[in-house]
Amino acid sequence: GLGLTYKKAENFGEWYSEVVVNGEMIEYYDISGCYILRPWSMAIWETLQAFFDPEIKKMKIKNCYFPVFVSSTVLEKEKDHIEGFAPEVAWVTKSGKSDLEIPIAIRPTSETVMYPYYSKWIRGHRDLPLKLNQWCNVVRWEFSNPTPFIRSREFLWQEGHTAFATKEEADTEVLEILELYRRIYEEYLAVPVVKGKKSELEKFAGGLYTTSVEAFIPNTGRGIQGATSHCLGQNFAKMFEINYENEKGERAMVWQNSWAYSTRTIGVMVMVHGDDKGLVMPPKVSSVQVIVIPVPYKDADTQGILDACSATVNALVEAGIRAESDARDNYSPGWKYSQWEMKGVPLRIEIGPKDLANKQVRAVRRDTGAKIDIANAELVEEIKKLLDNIQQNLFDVAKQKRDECIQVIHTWEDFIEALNNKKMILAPWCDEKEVEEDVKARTKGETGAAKTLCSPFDQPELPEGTVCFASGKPAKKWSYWGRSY
Ligand SMILES: O=C1CCCN[C@@H]1CCCn1cnc2ccccc2c1=O
Repeated sequence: GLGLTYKKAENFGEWYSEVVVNGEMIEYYDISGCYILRPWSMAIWETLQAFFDPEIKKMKIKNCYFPVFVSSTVLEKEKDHIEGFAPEVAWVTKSGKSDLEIPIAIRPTSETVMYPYYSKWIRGHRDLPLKLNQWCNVVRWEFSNPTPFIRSREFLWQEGHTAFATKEEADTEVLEILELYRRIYEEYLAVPVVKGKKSELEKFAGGLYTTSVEAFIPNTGRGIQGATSHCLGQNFAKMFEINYENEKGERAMVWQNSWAYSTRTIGVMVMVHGDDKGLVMPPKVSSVQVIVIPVPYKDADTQGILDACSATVNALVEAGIRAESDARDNYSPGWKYSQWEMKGVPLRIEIGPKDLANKQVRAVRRDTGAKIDIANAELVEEIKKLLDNIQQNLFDVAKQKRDECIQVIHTWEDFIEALNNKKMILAPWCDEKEVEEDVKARTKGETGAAKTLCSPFDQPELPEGTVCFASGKPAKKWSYWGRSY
């Protein structure tokens, strides 16, 4: 029958796998680490794309499409940084029965695919800035525990790759894109995130610096990187000889950025808002915002009830609300309530004989379970208000829960205690790489080592003389630490 067998607070991993399947977002596939995205989750991806794509177009970024295959010569060009990732690269070695002379890699990311052509296309200062993005899939043959949306061997993302004449232009764009990522999480997925800078150890090794939006999953006490926006400096320009004649006639290298968000966004939303009845969808990203269900009573005017349902759906759809009716005659209303609660539809409208007689409908909120009677005359206005209220409430509740997980500490003992209490730890740090490596080593355990999540742009006061929680050296900055995905 319906209903989840696992509880979110008791078996989070099993609960999550069950809820994405029962909510009809995911179908498991016969290749480990690969998942089928069903319409219920694909619609979310499309809604986020419908927000992000016009926004980057306003920034004069153009979409393109590069091949999924990378030649090994080009892929291995990034010697230093690729070595860390090499085990994750998937290779095509045969076509039919015959071996390929040179194996071909499937893109795990597209720097090495795109940048030889950036070198070819960028000759003079008039060719700058070059700003391209592509919506595509990437493949990373990871071995650590695969999780739908969160860690899969193939995923969908957008990857932006831009080149500028000056560092200032690059720095500015890094933060403009990061703000779009914050909006994706906070305004669409109703998930609070922290904007910050990655440490030298956690940043993209091929770049100059990495900024990110960091989310937190209270149930597991783990941070999760929501999206990244890197400034690559001139590292890739040097590697791929992306230089040009500047306005003074000198040879100059370009300054580059790269930035991405992926289908991981959907998994974070499920983890944060889902409950023991199933998915809880923020109205802005739910393909069905209101489900209208007829509640006939014996043979009391069933046709009248069905007509009222259609009229209700039509009025809402005309007002731009994504409403549908569930008039299936082979399921009881109760069964339908459970099914649509499992899919996380924000609002349910019930119409029974009493509602018909009183010219009203009964709305039920998925987030709080509250029941609200609405006169037909006020229907559209009240439903719009309810949907806005649900969107805001989901964010407020998630932010309150996340804030309760934040713990400020100053000593190693307090750090360990907070870590064991599944906290998102804010600590003064000397910002030395070896110290972060040492913290990782000292906290290694079956539930994973602690690492820096980011150093928030919004820095609390750091009084003179404050020392690093891990090394005792003078603290240089506040940083969030925790276990992470
Ligand atoms: O984040 C982004 C934003 C979008 C463009 N790429 C950058 C950096 C990707 C880092 N990365 C991540 N996994 C990899 C896996 C295999 C080979 C290379 C890589 C690799 O370079």
